[in-house]
Amino acid sequence: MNDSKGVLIVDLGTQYAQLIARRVRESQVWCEIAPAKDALATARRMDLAGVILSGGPASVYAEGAPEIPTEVLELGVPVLGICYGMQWMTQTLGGTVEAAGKREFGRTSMRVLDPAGPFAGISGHTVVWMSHGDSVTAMPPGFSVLAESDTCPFAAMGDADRRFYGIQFHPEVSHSVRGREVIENFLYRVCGLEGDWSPQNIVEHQIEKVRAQVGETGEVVLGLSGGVDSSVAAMILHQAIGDRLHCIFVDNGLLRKGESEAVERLFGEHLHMDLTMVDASERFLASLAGVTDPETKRKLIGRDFVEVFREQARRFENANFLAQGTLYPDVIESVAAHGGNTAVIKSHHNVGGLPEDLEMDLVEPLRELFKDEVRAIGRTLGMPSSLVDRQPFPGPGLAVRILGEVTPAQVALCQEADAVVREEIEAAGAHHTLWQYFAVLLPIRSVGVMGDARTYEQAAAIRVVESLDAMTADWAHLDHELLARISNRIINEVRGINRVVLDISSKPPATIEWE
Ligand SMILES: Nc1ncnc2c1ncn2[C@@H]1O[C@H](COP(=O)(O)OP(=O)(O)OP(=O)(O)O)[C@@H](O)[C@H]1O
Ligand SMILES: O=c1[nH]c(=O)c2[nH+]cn([C@@H]3O[C@H](COP(=O)(O)O)[C@@H](O)[C@H]3O)c2[nH]1
Ligand SMILES: NC(=O)CC[C@H](N)C(=O)O
Ligand SMILES: [Mg+2]
Repeated sequence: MNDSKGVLIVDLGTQYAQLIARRVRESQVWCEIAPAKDALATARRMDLAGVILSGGPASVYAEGAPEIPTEVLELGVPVLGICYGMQWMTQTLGGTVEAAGKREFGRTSMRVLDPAGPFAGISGHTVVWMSHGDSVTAMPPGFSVLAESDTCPFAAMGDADRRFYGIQFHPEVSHSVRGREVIENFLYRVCGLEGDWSPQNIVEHQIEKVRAQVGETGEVVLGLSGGVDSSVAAMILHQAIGDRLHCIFVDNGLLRKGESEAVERLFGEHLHMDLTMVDASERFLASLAGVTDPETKRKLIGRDFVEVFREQARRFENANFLAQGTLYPDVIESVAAHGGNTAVIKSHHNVGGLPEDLEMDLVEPLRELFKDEVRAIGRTLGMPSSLVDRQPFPGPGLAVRILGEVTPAQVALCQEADAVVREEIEAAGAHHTLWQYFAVLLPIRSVGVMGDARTYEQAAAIRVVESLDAMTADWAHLDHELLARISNRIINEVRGINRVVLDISSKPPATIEWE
């Protein structure tokens, strides 16, 4: 088990549990997340230095509101309650919580009255982000007020003796200007943590977890795409179980131009482990014949991937495990497909697209992490920039960038247009600040004139975005000369496309991929 001191985050149904965890990790402190029912067991297993109670959609006084075992207040460690967490502490310790006359959502100016505990070094007015309809109307005995806002007399409160703190705002969102300091103060000053947790620790912790899950003799089949996530996952697994790891690269016929060769080369140079290249392009393209609905495409691709992995697993005696480079954002967007409460945006092939009867246990060492954290781990493991800084490429590949039916001819068109986008952007050195840059093939045709002859061909869209973690994204304002070169080259070189358009939509409300 992990022997680092850390904090427990109790998830009370918030959208932000992972964001809180991420802020804690950014402060170089180890943490685990548990739902209320598992909070005590997790706390007792950890070398616990503090507890953070998250926000949540329920009202503490309503029937069926999440109940936290009151023992978490008797563990002898500091407790920070955020929003619902604060309200629960208030009610449990003898204060009162009521539906407020005025609800508060979004930016709020808060006044720090007492720069104690989590507010050390913060005074006067500061902008915080609020999202609540209930408020504390009387603090429990022993607490004093630390901050107030116009509509919220107890925006923050604390009991320094017991080291209990409650805050009504959300320090984890970036709109809370000094939120990071509030979290760091809690971790460093109140809990007395050092901030010595690092990507190297994450690797060590995951290696132990993999060993515990897979056992002494289990073998693992890992889907390796050549992307950052699966490559980092492969390195962690290889360190954990050595040659009981079998990497499988699937050519699903939906890859970018030259991708198979590039992956084989990269792999040979940098990752020295067992790799099998499987050409399954006919199977995937046959499944997709006649299919135009985006979610159906994704589900078929998820199923075909798993069939290939299962077939490959049969080559080994003990391969009951399937490893993938799944990240936290993949999970959030597909989660309702797995019974969560949030909406399904799209079924990522590796999460929502998995068949129900998987017949293998999943090994996903990066499932709680965001991309930039995975990149940091990759660097720590000595991966070259050519691998770590690659733009993400989705497993369903060009199938979600070819609107309408996916045929070999459409794949070829999309590949050619995409290759031009990549070449020109990389030649201009513009890719360093971009999250993704690619071409989308549209199913519409329009009229053009080429060499005095009429053309009636398809259109391609250029999609170029900036993002930190793919949860939100802005379209990139590329240099017009660069755009002109891309457009000219696609129209001149790719026969079948006579028009190029630029996608100027942000996420939300659009998504990065078109399907
Ligand atoms: N062509 C493929 N062959 C085998 N496994 C794949 C393939 N494409 C995707 N996968 C599996 O699906 C997972 C999710 O794909 P995803 O594209 O999110 O990650 P990645 O390819 O590893 O990294 P990146 O985001 O940089 O592209 C991968 O980590 C990998 O396990
Ligand atoms: O491995 C993956 N399997 C998928 O099914 C999938 N769908 C989208 N993506 C990638 O996820 C990020 C967010 O994409 P969207 O804004 O289109 O939802 C972007 O980086 C997308 O490229 C996927 N990756
Ligand atoms: N974001 C929250 O934790 C909200 C808590 C509670 N439901 C309220 O509206 O006050
Ligand atoms: Mg990928």
